[in-house]
Amino acid sequence: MTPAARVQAAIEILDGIIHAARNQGPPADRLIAQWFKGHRFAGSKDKRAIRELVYDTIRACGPVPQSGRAAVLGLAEEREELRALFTGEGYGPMPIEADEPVAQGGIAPEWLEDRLIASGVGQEEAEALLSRAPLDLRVNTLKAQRDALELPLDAEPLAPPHALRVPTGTRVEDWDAYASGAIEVQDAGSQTACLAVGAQPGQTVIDLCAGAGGKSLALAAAMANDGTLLASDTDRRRLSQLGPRAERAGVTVAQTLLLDPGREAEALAEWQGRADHVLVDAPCSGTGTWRRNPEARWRLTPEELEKLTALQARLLDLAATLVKTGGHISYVTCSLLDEEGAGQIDDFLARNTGWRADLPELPLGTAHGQGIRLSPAHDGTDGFFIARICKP
Ligand SMILES: C[S@@+](CC[C@H](N)C(=O)[O-])C[C@H]1O[C@@H](n2cnc3c(N)ncnc32)[C@H](O)[C@@H]1O
Repeated sequence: MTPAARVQAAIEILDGIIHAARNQGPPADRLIAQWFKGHRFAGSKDKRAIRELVYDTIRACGPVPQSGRAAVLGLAEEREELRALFTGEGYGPMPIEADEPVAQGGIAPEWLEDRLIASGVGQEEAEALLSRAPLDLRVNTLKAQRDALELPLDAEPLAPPHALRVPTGTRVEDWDAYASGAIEVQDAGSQTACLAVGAQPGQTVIDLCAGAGGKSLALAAAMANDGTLLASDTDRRRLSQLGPRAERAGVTVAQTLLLDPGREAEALAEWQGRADHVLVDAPCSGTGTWRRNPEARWRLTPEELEKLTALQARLLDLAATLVKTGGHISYVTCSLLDEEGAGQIDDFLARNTGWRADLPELPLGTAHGQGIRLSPAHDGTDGFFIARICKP
């Protein structure tokens, strides 16, 4: 494909991504893959270039752009060489007309930028949210030790004790260490959130929003497969991934429980007052993961955020019923918005007298409210809020 044809391809794909963002359609990655499937003439170099251009464009546009063409023209404001490809030749985009719409730059839609600023996220932090994510691994201590692990390349040890960083794009899934379950792909921030739980062998631990079990596997390793670990979630598809993952990782301690949204307490009735630790890795806006899903900024609405914060408060209250006296809730969101993080903990402590914040020392992060904030600029991780609170 000519460079101009690649630009036209990116424009078409972006049209689909913009439409999907407005209508809760499929994620960008899936739409890109679909386009490649329908355009077999695109070679591997074309695909790489098109994908990169699509993501660079998404990152460059703060609010949802008017169209794919407007979005690329927005990026072209900074890249003169892109503008030069709008000639209409070589299957490229038509020449630029005077007064054509050009997408606006910035970090996010204005309302969301305002919320980030109100949450103490400065310009440097906000820009880092739109950088490229690294690839982090967790050494599974049920199978290996970080110092003794042999990998096909030199991985960088990070501050969390089992974390390693490898170049983005490394095909770790092809490694023996991956097949044998000695390593898992897990952001160093997620690993730090698991450390905050402080799970020990022999304890009863509930991972209330376990998803596909990324954190459950780390908790099982911290427990040395000894004790009781319940992984629950309302999403059947995600939760069903835990079984095969646990098998590969040699995790034998985890059991799963599918919850019915709105009726979680009924399913969890027999777990009331039993847990040493409940991890609430709450559903959230994901503002801390924009490095991986930059188009998520275009999908979030104030109404959706309000629904999420109400659900987070409800899940914290549910978790409180599951914890035994002296036990802990660890509350985690991959968001830098205070209404989903520090504000939730302040509100919980205000409505539950006697509970107190009790966060262990963590290898990364800075104090924020009654918890810890991790951020791409400060910690090189996804953005997280982590708090641990103790039941009187
Ligand atoms: C941040 S994700 C969890 C990620 C997971 N812990 C991991 O480490 O991979 C939040 C999860 O909350 C789940 N969820 C949403 N509503 C829920 C509810 N009412 N009760 C329990 N889980 C819920 C979602 O299905 C989603 O899997």
